[in-house]
Amino acid sequence: MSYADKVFVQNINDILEHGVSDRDLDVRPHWADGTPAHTIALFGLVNRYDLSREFPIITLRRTYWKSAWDEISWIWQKKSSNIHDLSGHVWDEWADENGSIGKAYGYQMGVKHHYPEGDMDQVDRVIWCLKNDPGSRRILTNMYNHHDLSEMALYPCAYSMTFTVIGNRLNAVLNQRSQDMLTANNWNVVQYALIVYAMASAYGFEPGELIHVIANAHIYDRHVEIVREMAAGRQHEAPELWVDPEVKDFYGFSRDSFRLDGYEYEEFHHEIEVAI
Ligand SMILES: Nc1nc(=O)c2c([nH]1)NC[C@@H]1CN(c3ccc(C(=O)N[C@@H](CCC(=O)O)C(=O)O)cc3)CN21
Ligand SMILES: O=c1ccn([C@H]2C[C@H](O)[C@@H](COP(=O)(O)O)O2)c(=O)[nH]1
Repeated sequence: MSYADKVFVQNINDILEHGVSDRDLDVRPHWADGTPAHTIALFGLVNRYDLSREFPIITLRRTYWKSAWDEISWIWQKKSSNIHDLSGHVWDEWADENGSIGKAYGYQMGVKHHYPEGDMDQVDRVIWCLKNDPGSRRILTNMYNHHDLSEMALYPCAYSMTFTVIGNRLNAVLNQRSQDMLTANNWNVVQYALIVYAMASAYGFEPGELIHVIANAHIYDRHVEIVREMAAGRQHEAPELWVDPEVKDFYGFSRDSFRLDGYEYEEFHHEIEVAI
């Protein structure tokens, strides 16, 4: 059975059992009809996925991994913060009349910084280090730039990725301040796992572990019954991930550079309402 399912079920059960409701607080997020979107939240989930064993995708419902790749490609490859550069519609609610989500996500990844070796943005710097200084303990990205927060439509949630090569394994820690468990938990895990697989394949490493640290892991009130149902559902084996071995440059990966063989999942009959 898929390891990601086990982790997801354990996380959901933990939150439902030990989490705390914010019903007595004034909360920012709301539903499309204007009702406040309250949550049950738990502090400090730490999930460890060994990417050399299997691809961490859930089967309790379908994770739209190609759309998830498109979003992460928008941030890490296109370095755009305009929804006109994104094929899906998951960010439409947060964009202004020009399609911009402000100085968030992709914008931060595209800002260049000075180094002795020249000016580079955050992604280029990761690539430069993996190629030239893989033993470095300074390989990380960070989109949570306080200086620009006031100009972001939404503050970055999965905001930092630390890479570390040990032996020939490329490992990473994903730091996330806030996680909507139903909408985006596995979506985010799949995105950052694909980043590790892509970087590893392009620059000659074996995929190692992905550690996902979540400060505030929450289930929105209108999602509680849905996740309960999912957690009780049937689990399938994890599919096999294929990564195109010909791609030797991170920017050369597209959604077609990856294939999932044998992805089976439970039917899902709910419309997911996303709190705004
Ligand atoms: N409350 C909230 N939760 C989030 O997860 C979230 C935000 N807000 N705001 C910014 C982005 C937008 N995110 C989203 C929004 C919608 C889907 C979504 O509709 N997912 C569908 C499939 C979409 C597709 O096929 O492209 C799903 O079934 O998972 C996913 C991520 C993640 N982020
Ligand atoms: O990649 C993402 C982006 C967003 N989220 C969720 C986490 C929260 O439910 C909302 C953001 O609201 P805040 O009040 O700013 O925390 O979006 C996610 O899980 N993953």
